[in-house]
Amino acid sequence: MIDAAIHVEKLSKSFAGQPAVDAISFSVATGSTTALLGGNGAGKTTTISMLLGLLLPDSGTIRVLGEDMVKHRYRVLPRVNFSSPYVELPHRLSVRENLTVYGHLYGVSKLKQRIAQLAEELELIDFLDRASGRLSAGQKTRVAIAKAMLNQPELLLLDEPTASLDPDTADWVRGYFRAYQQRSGATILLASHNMAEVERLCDQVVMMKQGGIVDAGSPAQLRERYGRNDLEQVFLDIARNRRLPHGAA
Ligand SMILES: Nc1ncnc2c1ncn2[C@@H]1O[C@H](COP(=O)(O)OP(=O)(O)OP(=O)(O)O)[C@@H](O)[C@H]1O
Repeated sequence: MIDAAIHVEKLSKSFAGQPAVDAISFSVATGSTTALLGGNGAGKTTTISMLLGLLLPDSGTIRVLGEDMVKHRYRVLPRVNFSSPYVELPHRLSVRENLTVYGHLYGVSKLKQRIAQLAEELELIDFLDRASGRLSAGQKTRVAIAKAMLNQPELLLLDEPTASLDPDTADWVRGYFRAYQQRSGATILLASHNMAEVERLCDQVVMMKQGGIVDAGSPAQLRERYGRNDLEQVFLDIARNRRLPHGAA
C-alpha cells in the first residue's frame, strides 16, 4: 500500500527466546482508524513499542509516515504521538508544567496558547495548576490525551484510550478523536479491549494472538466472516478457537 501511514512487514521480536511478535505484516491507510485487538500477551504493546521506536525489532521492516522507523526514527517522531493510561506523567509537576515540558520536548510553537486551547477542549481548566499525582484516573486520562495532542500528530497511537473513563466521558473522548481526525486527516492506531468502542471508531481491525495476526478486516467483514452480530463474539471465537472463519481451511 503506497500511501499507508504504517506499513509493517515480517516484523518479529522475542524476549529471552520467546516470540512476543512473530513475523507480522499489516498496513494502516492514511487517515483511517485501525484497532489492534488480542487477549492479554498477544503482542499489541510490543508492536506499538516498535512502531514508536522504543523497542528495536529482531527482524522485519517498519515504515511510518513514509520513513524507515529503524533508520530515521528522529524524522518521524515529531509527527507522531502516543497516549496510554499506563504511562504516568511526573507526579509532582502540575498539569500545566507537565504539558509545558512535553511541549518544549516536541518543539511546539506558541505553546502557552496551545496548552490553553487543549485545556479548554479537554476540560482541564479546573485542575491545570494541580499536581498531576493528585488527579482522578479519568482526569489523568484526559491530561494524557492533551499531552498526545500537543504536536497535532499525523499519527496517533492510543493504548486503551478510554480505560478508566465513565461511559459519558468515554463517549465524549471518542467523539473528540473522531473530530480531530476529520479536521486533520490524522491516522489512528489503537489497542482496546472495548469492542463497542472499536466498532464505533475503527475502519479496520487487526486480530493478534500469541504474537501473530490471525485475522483482519473491517468490523462488518469480520462479523460476517464469523457469522456474528457483534465484534465481541468474533473476538471470543478467535480467542477460544471456537470456529474457523467461513471458508477457511
Ligand atoms: N520487556 C519484556 N520482557 C520479557 N517479556 C516481555 C516483555 N514485554 C512483553 N513481554 C512478553 O511478550 C508477550 C507479548 O506482550 P505484550 O505486552 O506485547 O502483549 P499485549 O497484547 O499488549 O497484552 P495486554 O493486553 O496484556 O497488554 C507476553 O508474553 C509478554 O509477557
